[in-house]
Amino acid sequence: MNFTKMQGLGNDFIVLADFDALPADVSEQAVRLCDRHFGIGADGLVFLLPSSQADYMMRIINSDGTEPEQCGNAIRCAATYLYESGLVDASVREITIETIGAGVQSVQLELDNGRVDRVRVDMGEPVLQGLSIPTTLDADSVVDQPISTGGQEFLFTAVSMGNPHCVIFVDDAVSLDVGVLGPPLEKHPFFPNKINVEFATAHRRDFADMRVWERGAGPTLACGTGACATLVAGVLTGRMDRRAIVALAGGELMIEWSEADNRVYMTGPARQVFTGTLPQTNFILK
Ligand SMILES: N[C@@H](CCC[C@H](N)C(=O)O)C(=O)O
Repeated sequence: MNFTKMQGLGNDFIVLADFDALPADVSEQAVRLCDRHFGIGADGLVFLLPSSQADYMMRIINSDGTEPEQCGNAIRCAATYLYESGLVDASVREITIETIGAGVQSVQLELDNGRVDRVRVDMGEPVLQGLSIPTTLDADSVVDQPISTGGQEFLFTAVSMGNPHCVIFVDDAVSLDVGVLGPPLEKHPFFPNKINVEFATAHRRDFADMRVWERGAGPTLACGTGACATLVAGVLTGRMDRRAIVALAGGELMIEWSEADNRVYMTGPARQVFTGTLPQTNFILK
C-alpha cells in the first residue's frame, strides 16, 4: 500500500489514491495511521476517489476518525499530489475536486519550474451559522454573539465553509493558549455536531493573525477553511477588507471574499513531504 505524506502550511495529511471507495474500517485506520508515535503521523487521512462530477473526489478523515465535510489545506495538497504524481496531464492548470461539504471545487495550479508553487481554490460561498450549522441557538445568523467558557466571555461569529467554524476576535491570538480554550468551545452545547474554533487578531484591515483548535484534530499549524471563515467574520464584523492575508502558525494564506460572486478564494502552498509503503500487516483496510 503506497502513501504520500503532504503538508499545507504544516497541516499534514496522508494521501491515498488507490481506492475506489472509502474502506469500511476507515475511522479506526485513520486513528492508527495519523498517530504521531505509533503511525505515520498526520492531522488527517485523505482519499482521492473517482467522481462522476469532477476530476476526482476528496474524502478526508480527521485524526480522531471522524469525517469532516471539507478541508482547505487538504484540497491544495490533493491538487498538488494529482499534478506532481502525473495523475493529471502535465498541461493541466485547473483541476476539479468534489467534496461532500462544498460540492465541486475548482482548483488552479501556479507552477514554478514544473513544480506546483501555489494553489488557488474556489472555496464556494460562505453560509452564516444558523442556516447550516446544527446549533441550539435561536438564530438564523450569528455575528459577534456572546459565548462563555471557563469563566471567560467572548464574542463569536459562526461561519460555514462546508464545515463549521466559530471565529473569535481577541487582542492577541498568537499568545493565547488554544489548548486550554479550544476543547470546551469545540464541544460547547451551542454546537451539537462540534465546531472548529479560530482565535484571530486583525492587525490591519488586510492582515490578521489566526490560531486554531480543530474539531477532530486539535491544535493544528493551519486551517484553510478556518482562514476563509476568519476573513468572512472579519468583514461581517467590520474589522477587515474582503481581501487579506491570514497568518497562521505554519505560514500565510491569501483569502479573498469576492463581492462579484460571493465566493471565497484561498491561495497558498502545498508540498510533498515523503512517500512510503505500508506493510500489509500494518494496514488492514477492508
Ligand atoms: N484543516 C482543515 C479542516 C479539517 C476539517 C476540520 N477538522 C473539521 O472537522 O471540520 C482545513 O484546512 O480546512
